[in-house]
Amino acid sequence: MTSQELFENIKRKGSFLCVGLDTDINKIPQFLLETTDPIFAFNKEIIDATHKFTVAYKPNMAFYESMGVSGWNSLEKTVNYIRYNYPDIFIIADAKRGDIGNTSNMYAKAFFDAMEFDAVTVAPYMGEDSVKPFMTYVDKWVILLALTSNKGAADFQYVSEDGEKLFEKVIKSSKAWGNEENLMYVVGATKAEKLQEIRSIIPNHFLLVPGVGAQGGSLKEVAKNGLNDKCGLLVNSSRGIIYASSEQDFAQKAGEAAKEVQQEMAGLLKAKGLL
Ligand SMILES: O=c1ccn([C@@H]2O[C@H](COP(=O)(O)O)[C@@H](O)[C@H]2O)c(=O)[nH]1
Repeated sequence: MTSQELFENIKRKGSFLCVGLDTDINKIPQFLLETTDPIFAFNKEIIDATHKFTVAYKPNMAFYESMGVSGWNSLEKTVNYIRYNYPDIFIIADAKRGDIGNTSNMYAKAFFDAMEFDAVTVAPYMGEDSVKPFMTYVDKWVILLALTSNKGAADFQYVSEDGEKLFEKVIKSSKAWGNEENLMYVVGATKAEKLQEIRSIIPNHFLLVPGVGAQGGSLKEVAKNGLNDKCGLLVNSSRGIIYASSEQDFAQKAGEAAKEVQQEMAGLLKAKGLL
């Protein structure tokens, strides 16, 4: 998917929401445990209830890998279900991969060939040759960790050398590795005050912004500091949407939670003149 196609979907749906499919067997409604594949059964209901309000889904690999082979099967079925039924939706593998070149090649194959993800999150720590293999695929995206939403982001990402913080160095160096059609960045919603500074370095790149909802980041602040003239944001919420209820009505409540976020987003897009 190109950035223009993503922007068209954002305008059509009045939404820059990414629903995080962080599906935890211990949190899904009990009655689903009687089905043959509870993780997929949950995801399918959530996807059917939220697809109108979202432009992206982001399964986090940890939740699937923790289940072993059955987790990978549920993940593959989920990705195929979205692809087949809602082909305009952008699918992100939140995997935070990156290794020496020939190993990154294999990670890229796993997410872009064996499974049909549109994007994969990658850690920048091992440098250019660990990231480049993910960029050899047409219409596929790397989403590089820049400034993460967690408290521990302060341990390294704010460390400063010659007046430049590590996350700034990561963005400034890596933007030359790709372009606005194959490279996005992760910036936590809990760090919304840094978005203006980040926009001064990368005005046009899309940003994946996790941390609203359960982590308490403000959508309004993210939009104020991060929206550009093609939106340029995918704001993720996982627990705040998929666990809106643990009862029979879980999918309906997830749909309502997604709709509430979408309506706020539509207002923010309108205020920016994008709708
Ligand atoms: O900086 C980061 C990078 C990734 N994440 C991931 O996003 C979701 C957030 O889930 P919520 O339930 O909405 O808090 C989750 O998969 C994280 O691993 C992040 O939070 N921060």
